[in-house]
Amino acid sequence: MPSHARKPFTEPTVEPHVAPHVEPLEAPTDTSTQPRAAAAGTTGTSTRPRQGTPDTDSPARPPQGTPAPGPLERERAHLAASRAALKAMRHDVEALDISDVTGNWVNAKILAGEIEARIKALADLAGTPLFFGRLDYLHAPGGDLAEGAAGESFYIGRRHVHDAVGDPMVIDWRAPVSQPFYRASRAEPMDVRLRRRFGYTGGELTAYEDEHLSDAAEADTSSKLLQAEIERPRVGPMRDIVATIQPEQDEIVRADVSGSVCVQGAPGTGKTAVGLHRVAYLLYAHRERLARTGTLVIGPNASFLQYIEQVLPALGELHVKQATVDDLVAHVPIRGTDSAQAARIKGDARMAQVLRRAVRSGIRMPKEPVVVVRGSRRWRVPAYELEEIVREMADRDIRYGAAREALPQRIAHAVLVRMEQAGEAPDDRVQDAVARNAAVKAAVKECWPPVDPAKLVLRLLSEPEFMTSCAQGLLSPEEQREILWAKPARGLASAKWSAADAVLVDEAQDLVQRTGSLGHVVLDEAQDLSPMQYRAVGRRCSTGSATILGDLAQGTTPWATATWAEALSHLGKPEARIEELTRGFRVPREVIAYASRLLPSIAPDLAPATSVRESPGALFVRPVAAEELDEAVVAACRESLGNEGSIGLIAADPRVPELAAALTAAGLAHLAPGEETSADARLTLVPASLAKGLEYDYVVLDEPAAIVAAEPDARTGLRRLYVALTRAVSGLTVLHSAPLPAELAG
Ligand SMILES: Nc1ncnc2c1ncn2[C@@H]1O[C@H](COP(=O)(O)OP(=O)(O)OP(=O)(O)O)[C@@H](O)[C@H]1O
Repeated sequence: MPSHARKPFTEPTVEPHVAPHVEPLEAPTDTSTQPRAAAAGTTGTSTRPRQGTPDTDSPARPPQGTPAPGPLERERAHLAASRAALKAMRHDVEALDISDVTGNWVNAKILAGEIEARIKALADLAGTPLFFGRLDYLHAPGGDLAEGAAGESFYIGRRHVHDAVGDPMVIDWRAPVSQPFYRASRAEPMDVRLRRRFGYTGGELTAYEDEHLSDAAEADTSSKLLQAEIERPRVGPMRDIVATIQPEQDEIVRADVSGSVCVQGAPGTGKTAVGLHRVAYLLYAHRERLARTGTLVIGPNASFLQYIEQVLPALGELHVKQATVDDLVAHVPIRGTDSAQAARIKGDARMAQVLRRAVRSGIRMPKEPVVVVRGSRRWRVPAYELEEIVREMADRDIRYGAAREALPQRIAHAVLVRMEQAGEAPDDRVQDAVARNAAVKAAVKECWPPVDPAKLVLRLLSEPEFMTSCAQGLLSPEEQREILWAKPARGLASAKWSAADAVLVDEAQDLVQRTGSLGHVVLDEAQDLSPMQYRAVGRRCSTGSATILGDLAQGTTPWATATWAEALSHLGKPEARIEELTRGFRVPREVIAYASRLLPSIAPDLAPATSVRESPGALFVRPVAAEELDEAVVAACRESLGNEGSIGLIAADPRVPELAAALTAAGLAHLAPGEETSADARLTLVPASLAKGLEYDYVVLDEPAAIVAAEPDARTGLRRLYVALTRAVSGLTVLHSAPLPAELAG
């Protein structure tokens, strides 16, 4: 997934190979049904449109002497009317007088905050068109579908806008009535007579394109507006794709909230975009429920989250939390690192069993009776009866902490039974008092001691005997040795916790006390998670649903996901539907074809991506002499800088210092990933280990063999190379002095 490597440094512009203005495919003679708010009183019958003068940057003008405005003029009028309606909606909210309805200061504050948020949500953002499409239905949706029922038209945009009497001017893209905008086809027109797409230039409505879906005689044409939008350079932070969501993407975006969906998708197929739009859709469709339970987007690192953070607000959703898996499990400060082998074992699902044993290791069968003294009487519960209670608690599948809370009441109940047998009539208050009795508390502490999750994991990783007692039969002696800390920690404060240790603490925490579940979780770049990390995420959506996004071919951790079925079972969502996206939007044709040569070696079961990009992309593979490599790389960067947009120089991590020096010596300023690009600094030097998720207009790739060699094994090396090869939006230049990996030489 892209990260924020492509920060804004220039207004998004259309590259020279893309037509700067898109012409309407159809004649601007608009004989269609008029949208009711736009052209009240205008009626029209559907006829075949004539070929006409194109609407280009200069809008269609009515021929001299013709008083009626052209269709583009009418659409512009609707745009202006919608903007005015939005302004009026905002004014209405601004004019709200809350002095009468707020009884106290706190209520007034809350209400004022809500009003402020609403005013913000109703802002008319310059450069963000209020609508991007229009649907003319053959019949009124939901109404009588009999021939002759009146059709209706709807403008589709990012939010609802209504006029003074409540009639819709613009319909939210997420509303059911908008769905055919994304899904209707000539094969299945979904009662749509006309689908119109609008083109904007600098916020100005400058073009439109029509498809008469129910007209069998109309030829199929590919949408130029759609293509232009897809080809638009992806400069700056990630932007929404509401205007161009594709049918296969829409299926995932609008999938039911109750089911979980797992999306396997090649690089640039829009997994991140789909995941974010799905959150926005679910919030629209189930606003109250999800406002109560919460939604969360999980991404691989902070810079990725920064890159995507503007998409949901642009779609009107301001309250979606974003976090990395490390953020979720941040119970202890991370100060240490693990060897790959130790991290792999700590991330293995068997650790959940080890921890379960560890948490329960303190449970002891009572040896002594409990004697409760009340007034002049002593009540005695014998050890064998206490043992029965403890055993029953241990057998039940409830959290350790919940059982610990229930135990005093169970013991008190045994005391109360005796009281009743002796002719007393104790009530609930007596039971509570007995449960709080010191003798009962002492017995509970003895047989069901309190567990501090972090201290427990610390003990497990520090004490070989404790490790053995918990891991016997689960981890081999070598595996146990591998994960024990070389230097046992003396206390919580001095422990050198690693990222994998924090996940263990989270698991232990959940064994003690159930982790709260959110309504929906989107998990991006899932393929790199360990089974224990999947479990940590799964706990956070145990009663909700999840959208899992990833690409098995891009898994570069030692524990990378082998199959989605396995991952989903660790996540606790084995029933999730698995979908595959293969149409790539980022990487141009030639470049993705080149990168896909690696697929048989790194993920033989995956279908290669096909690019929907019209631009074939510029692909150069240049062999150079070893002593000239740095110089050639610098020259390729300089050459790429001749193009508009961002440049990423991706190299094996060990090559980075030398290349940094070469760039500096050549006077080429460069940034590190995560630093913001600007008009003066468009070049980023990217260590291959950090390339995942980044997106650059032009990529210069240094020495593929070195990228492969920098990884612990060939498959991980080739996967790292695959990630690096699939970051380019417009052009890729590969420079090598060593032979290319055989798989690539193809
Ligand atoms: N329907 C679409 N219309 C226009 N642009 C799209 C569409 N779908 C995806 N894109 C664009 O394609 C690029 C890649 O999308 P995204 O980052 O979501 O892909 P990804 O599958 O997550 O990629 P990777 O696996 O490489 O991280 C983005 O710039 C995104 O805006």
